Amino acid sequence: MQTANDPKIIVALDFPSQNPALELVDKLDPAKCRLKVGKELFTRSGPQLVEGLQKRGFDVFLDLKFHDIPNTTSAAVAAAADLGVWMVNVHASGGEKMMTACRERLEAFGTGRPLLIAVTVLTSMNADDLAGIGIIDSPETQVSRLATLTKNCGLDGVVCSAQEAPKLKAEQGADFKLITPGIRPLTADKGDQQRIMTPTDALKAGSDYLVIGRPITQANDPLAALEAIHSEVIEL
Ligand SMILES: O=c1ccn([C@@H]2O[C@H](COP(=O)(O)O)[C@@H](O)[C@H]2O)c(=O)[nH]1
Repeated sequence: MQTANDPKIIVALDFPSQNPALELVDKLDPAKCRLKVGKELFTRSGPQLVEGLQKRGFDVFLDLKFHDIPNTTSAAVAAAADLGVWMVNVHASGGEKMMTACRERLEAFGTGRPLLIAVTVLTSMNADDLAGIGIIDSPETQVSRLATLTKNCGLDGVVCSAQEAPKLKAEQGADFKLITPGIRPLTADKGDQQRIMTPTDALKAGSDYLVIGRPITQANDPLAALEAIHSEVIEL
């Protein structure tokens, strides 16, 4: 399922409908980036759009962050596997039984199965936000705890911020994949993201894949914004 050259940039297609999404996608090169379809676009345009992106040669990360009981969530990741996506995710806070059920369900798909990863602590959250939901640990500690649980359940990696990447690589090993949103080139708006890092620093910190949305999709020239990031990180 991985393309040979393993592009590190995943463009988050956070568009309200498929037309503006495809307008951008049709200018992109699958050798330089992968694509992420999230809740808004999938709710509007669904599996057909995902199939259309894959027909254009792109690997698709289906970012629906499933969080439900084991039976429901494992059926949902199997549906994602049927769709042929490259990567799918669940929330690690769904717990051990839920993540294990998802991993076991995907085993039936053999080597062609999607990568299964788990969201730790959303990159929009800081320590105060965690305190607001009753977690008194720092984001870094909570991310480490959920990453250990995720690895013990046999998943392929986690969504975290690049700020936690050095600690997670040391704790979980090089093969455990770190997918990092909250990527912001120096001149980009932070928006609602709290735990951010530049593309270059994120890769140096140990991120395996950079999820980048608004710094590309909301740029005056999205293609130029992507090219600038791509040429920055291709050197590493
Ligand atoms: O912790 C998380 C998990 C997922 N995301 C998603 O990544 C992109 C980031 O978009 P930007 O516009 O670059 O902020 C977006 O689709 C989120 O749903 C995340 O940001 N943090």
